[in-house]
Amino acid sequence: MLHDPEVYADPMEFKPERYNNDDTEMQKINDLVFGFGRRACPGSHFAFGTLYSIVLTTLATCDILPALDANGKEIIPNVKYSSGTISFPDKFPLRLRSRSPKAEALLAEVSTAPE
Ligand code: HEM
Repeated sequence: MLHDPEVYADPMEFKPERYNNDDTEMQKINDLVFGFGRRACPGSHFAFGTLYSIVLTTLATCDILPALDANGKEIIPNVKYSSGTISFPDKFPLRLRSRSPKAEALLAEVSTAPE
């Protein structure tokens, strides 16, 4: 349904700005992607909250950079998407670099299991 241009404009384009100022686009995602009616996904709030935390933690603490080849040159990925019920980008290499010593300490803290 999210690939139907009548429901969702330019469905195959990566356009994060579509959510900038328009709550209706976000509402559409919530209404469609988790199903609706009696069988709607009961895990939607858990899934949404978890993804939100993961994405925000990553963006707040890390720079996401292209991987380097053997000569130290950046490998710019040629992004391709799989087709099917769930579509996602093909695997590509990347580098995550913490933004500061403080961010690095924070990441070490959250990635260490409590004793
Ligand atoms: C991004 C993550 C998720 C997506 C996109 C998603 C999407 C969906 C969709 C489309 C359905 C079918 C709704 C329908 O039949 O109309 C569904 C059902 C269901 N989901 Fe999820 N889901 C996600 C995560 C989760 C999580 C984390 C849980 C549990 C913790 C969960 C538990 C369920 C259950 C139990 C059903 C069956 C509901 C029923 O048939 O009564 N889902 N989900």
